[in-house]
Amino acid sequence: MTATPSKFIKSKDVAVIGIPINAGQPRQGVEKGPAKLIEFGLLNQLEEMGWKTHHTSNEELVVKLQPKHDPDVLNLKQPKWVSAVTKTISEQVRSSAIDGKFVLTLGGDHSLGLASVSGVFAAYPDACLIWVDAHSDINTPASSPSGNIHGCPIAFLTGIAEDHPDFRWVKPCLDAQRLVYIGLRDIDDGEKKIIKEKNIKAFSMHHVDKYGIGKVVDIALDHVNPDRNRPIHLSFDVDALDPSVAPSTGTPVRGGLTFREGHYICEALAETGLLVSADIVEVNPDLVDEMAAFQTIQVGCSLARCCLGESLL
Ligand SMILES: NC(=[NH2+])NCCC[C@H](N)C(=O)O
Ligand SMILES: [Mn+2]
Ligand SMILES: [Mn+2]
Repeated sequence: MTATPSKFIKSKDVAVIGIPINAGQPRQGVEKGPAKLIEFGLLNQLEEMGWKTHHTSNEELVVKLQPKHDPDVLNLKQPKWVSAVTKTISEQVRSSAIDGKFVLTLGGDHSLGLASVSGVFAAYPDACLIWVDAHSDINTPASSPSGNIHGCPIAFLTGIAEDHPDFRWVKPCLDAQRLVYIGLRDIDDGEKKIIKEKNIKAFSMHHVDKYGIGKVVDIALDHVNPDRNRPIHLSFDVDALDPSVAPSTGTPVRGGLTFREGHYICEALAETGLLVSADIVEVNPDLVDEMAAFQTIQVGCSLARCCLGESLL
């Protein structure tokens, strides 16, 4: 039996919250990610590690919350649907976290970071955020070249985004100095400007090559969590991994993290005893082919297990 990954988590109870949303980006299929991870056996795997699982699929909820009419507002696509889903589920995340459960959210596109991060920070205001991704997802409504909200959650969570009528519920809960990126390699010009201006700590793949993943995680933690006393939320976009490792994802970018580098991040964060929650997002089982989908789902499950303490001695 493995240890609990966090001194903030009293018992080995994990809330597994599916967020089957695709409205933050244009490709169908990503809404099937959570169900596929569960179908593959994720809950049983966690139970075998000694965790009591509390699963919410949210499948009916997400469908029910789709508005009849959802036109672009200030450049953003499907803002009402994304807003309604993330606002509602943010409350589920908050109450599970306050309950002392580890919160594992499964995606779904990365707009769901609005739900997970705002929910976790409502429960743990002094938390920090480790965002593992090929992308920085910090576009504002004005800077976004695509209008896809999965490229924007960090801008809302840090309060950098321009006022947007559908996202006024998102409190600027995240201090830019409590955020660190790992795995970046495809950043829009507007995002680069924001990252520079706000002095946000970012480790691109260049830094992973230069220092090695062990050192990168150490320096990242020294920055956001110098005294190793803050709760940690990990948001893991599977496109941070190389497409040869996680091919079934909507915005793959060459030159990503290896299988071990990705798992090392999860293991090292679990090892701190400070990890309270994690997202595994952007698993799209409809992309490429069946083998690719199987491989990506398998990786998603093993990343989740590592967050919950698998491979800690
Ligand atoms: N979560 C993701 N995969 N995000 C990709 C974002 C791509 C691009 N930067 C955009 O804003 O449209
Ligand atoms: Mn992302
Ligand atoms: Mn990404």
